[in-house]
Amino acid sequence: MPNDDQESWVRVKARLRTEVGDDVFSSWFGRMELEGIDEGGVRLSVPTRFLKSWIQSHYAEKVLTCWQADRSEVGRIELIVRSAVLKTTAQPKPKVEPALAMHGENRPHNGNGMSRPIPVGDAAVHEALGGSPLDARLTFDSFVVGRSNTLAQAAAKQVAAARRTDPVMFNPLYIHAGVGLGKTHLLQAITWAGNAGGERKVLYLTAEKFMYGFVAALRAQNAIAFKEALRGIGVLVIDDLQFLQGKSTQAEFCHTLNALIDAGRQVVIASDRPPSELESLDERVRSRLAGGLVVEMGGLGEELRLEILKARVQAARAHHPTFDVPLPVLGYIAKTVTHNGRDLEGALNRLLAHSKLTGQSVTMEMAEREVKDLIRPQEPKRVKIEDIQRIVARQYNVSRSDLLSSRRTANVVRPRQVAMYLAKTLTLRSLPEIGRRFGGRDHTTVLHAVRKIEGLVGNDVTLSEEIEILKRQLQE
Ligand SMILES: Nc1ncnc2c1ncn2[C@@H]1O[C@H](COP(=O)(O)OP(=O)(O)OP(=O)(O)O)[C@@H](O)[C@H]1O
Repeated sequence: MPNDDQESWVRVKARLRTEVGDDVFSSWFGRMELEGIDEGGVRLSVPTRFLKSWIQSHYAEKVLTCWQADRSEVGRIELIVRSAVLKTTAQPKPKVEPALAMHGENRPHNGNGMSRPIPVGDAAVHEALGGSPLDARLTFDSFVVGRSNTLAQAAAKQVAAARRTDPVMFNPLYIHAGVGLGKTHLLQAITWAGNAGGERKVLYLTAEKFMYGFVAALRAQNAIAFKEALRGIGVLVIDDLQFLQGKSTQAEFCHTLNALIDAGRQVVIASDRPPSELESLDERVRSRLAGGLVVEMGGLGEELRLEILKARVQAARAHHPTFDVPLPVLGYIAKTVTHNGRDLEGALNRLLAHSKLTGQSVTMEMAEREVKDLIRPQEPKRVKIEDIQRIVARQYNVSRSDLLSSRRTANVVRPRQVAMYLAKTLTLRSLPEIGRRFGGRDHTTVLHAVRKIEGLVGNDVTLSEEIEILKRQLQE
């Protein structure tokens, strides 16, 4: 894709973020990608149908005007759902299905992963409880374990293997990680394995499906049946919790969570952030979520990326026996395509497509050409408010609880203001959220602190150096 287009996209996203605010932006537009621009039309993609219809009905005009502000010739926006399987940009979609299937066995896509029908009559409720579609490739067998995900995988396996009579060891199991680092893979693996065991009904729902299901059930005036049926399941697996929106849905989620946990049923949740950072959720829900086992999966290191690539080539050969990727090429991809598992998959899909379409063997030269645009600069590290508090406290020799306390002595006030300032400048958190995370302070207090430090750094060399050092520590 031309650089100009990418640059426009960066500006359009920034404009959208300013217009709708950080929270709305990250909920609805965070996973939107530019697919291409031609003849006055812009093609954008999102990962799910739900996102597509939500954006179309709520933000179509806004997206268009943001584009037009950057490029007046843009006359229309086309929004598509991108395929999770074959995500090649600017490539004709080759007929090489199934792309990179990871298993020789050809398990069908099962719409709900459950063997028995749900005993609820209403179609909306039934659909709501039908679970989100499962990808037959996302199993424990195909999940490669490395340093960053050992604990999450072990916990997931334990949950999947537990029998109905076993005591629930950690509830909920809450897995968080950045985009494309294997959360969905692990959650679907639990669902496949748990349902194969047959003892407990495992229901996998995206948060979007939960919202959609609940709203649909409400419309069908069958919310009670929905709740009852949902509470009747053994393991509830909810993916992408950060997308849970709306007060009534959250209240329902909270009830469901409490009901399931209190009844000794297992709940498994994945999100792109820890419970404490799910700002739109009620404090009680967040603490309930944090009360189980919270596991973070880190980035995929180079070694793990190489192992994933090897496993995928191996799996692809079940369907495409002549497909081979020399080890140095795999090493090159593992080294350069660092972003996430989805990009690794994309890289191999391109090589597969290319070699199938042209009949050529995969070479380093082909790989360099095909994966060029997947080599992205490393994203800056995501800074957490807890880390800011910890590092500032250490720097100024006070305790973290001092920073959160109501003490107003000078040795605590300045570090607290610095920490709030850093929270505002290094994270996307809103002023009220920062206030809440600093001992329940009002957003005007945070604003005052931010302005105070902003005013001082221009004149106070020592303070500005201290802040630079803190920033470096937090971002390295
Ligand atoms: N440890 C792993 N072993 C094998 N494949 C992996 C692993 N981690 C990630 N992947 C692959 O990377 C791709 C992206 O993973 P997945 O969809 O699970 O990410 P995610 O964390 O749910 O992302 P998102 O935040 O966008 O929902 C998938 O194809 C998945 O199979």
